[in-house]
Amino acid sequence: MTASQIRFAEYAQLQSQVASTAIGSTQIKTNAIAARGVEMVFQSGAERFYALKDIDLDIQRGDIYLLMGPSGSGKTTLLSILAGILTPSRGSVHLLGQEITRMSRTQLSQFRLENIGFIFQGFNLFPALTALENVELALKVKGLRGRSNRRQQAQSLLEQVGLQDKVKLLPRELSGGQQQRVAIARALAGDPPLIMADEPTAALDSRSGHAVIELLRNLAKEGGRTVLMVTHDPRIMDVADRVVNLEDGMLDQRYAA
Ligand SMILES: Nc1ncnc2c1ncn2[C@@H]1O[C@H](COP(=O)(O)OP(=O)(O)OP(=O)(O)O)[C@@H](O)[C@H]1O
Repeated sequence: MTASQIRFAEYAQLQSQVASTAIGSTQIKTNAIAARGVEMVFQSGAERFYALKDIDLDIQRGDIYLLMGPSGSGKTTLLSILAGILTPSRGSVHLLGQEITRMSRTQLSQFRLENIGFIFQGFNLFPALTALENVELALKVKGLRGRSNRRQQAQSLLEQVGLQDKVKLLPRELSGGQQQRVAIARALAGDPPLIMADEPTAALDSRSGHAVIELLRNLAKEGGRTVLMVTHDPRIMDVADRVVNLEDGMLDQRYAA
């Protein structure tokens, strides 16, 4: 190779590095969720346990992503880091183009309140409050002013999840699937662009599990929201845009069928 050919090869390599860095940073800015080099180490005495190792993840806006993998593979730890509930030992997380791993606690909790709706396996509803009051309370926490305004919005959210006839019932008077719908309506309070769910169908029978999956799919597709779910439920794979598999704290990414 001549000196000028070597210089050209070096130049071409440099150009491609610059281009890939530019693509990487564009993705970080435009994606709903972007994680780079995320590592989570739990220390117990002299022992260090790597729960997550060098995780890179890009989740596009409007998509349904599933986080699957065996028990203990790190799913809840990763979801908690992506939701800003846990701080990673290393690496960065951007949500909606903003780096949450650089935010103060106060900034982070405000960001979470405005942008993320959470859905849990055990529904986490207040047992003494009706379906309507549970959703109203979430709207109050999110800062929506005016009691009648909150009532109206809660009513409309419960309509969106098909529970317009059940608004006055207490959680114990609702089926598991209906309770999970109330929890979804509550997660939608304030119209957050991101929905994060930990095993949303685990406590449900097959029929109500399916109805909840359909609802989550419609929320993502019609509402333009991004949904990230931890699940063991293979039925959800049918509606996912992408399945992300964790194995011993490492990612194996593949597209859903
Ligand atoms: N606070 C902690 N301190 C020490 N180890 C922890 C802590 N939290 C999680 N771990 C460990 O990290 C690993 C991943 O846990 P995680 O709960 O993320 O797994 P998971 O894939 O969600 O499991 P499951 O499907 O059973 O809920 C496990 O080995 C767990 O014991």
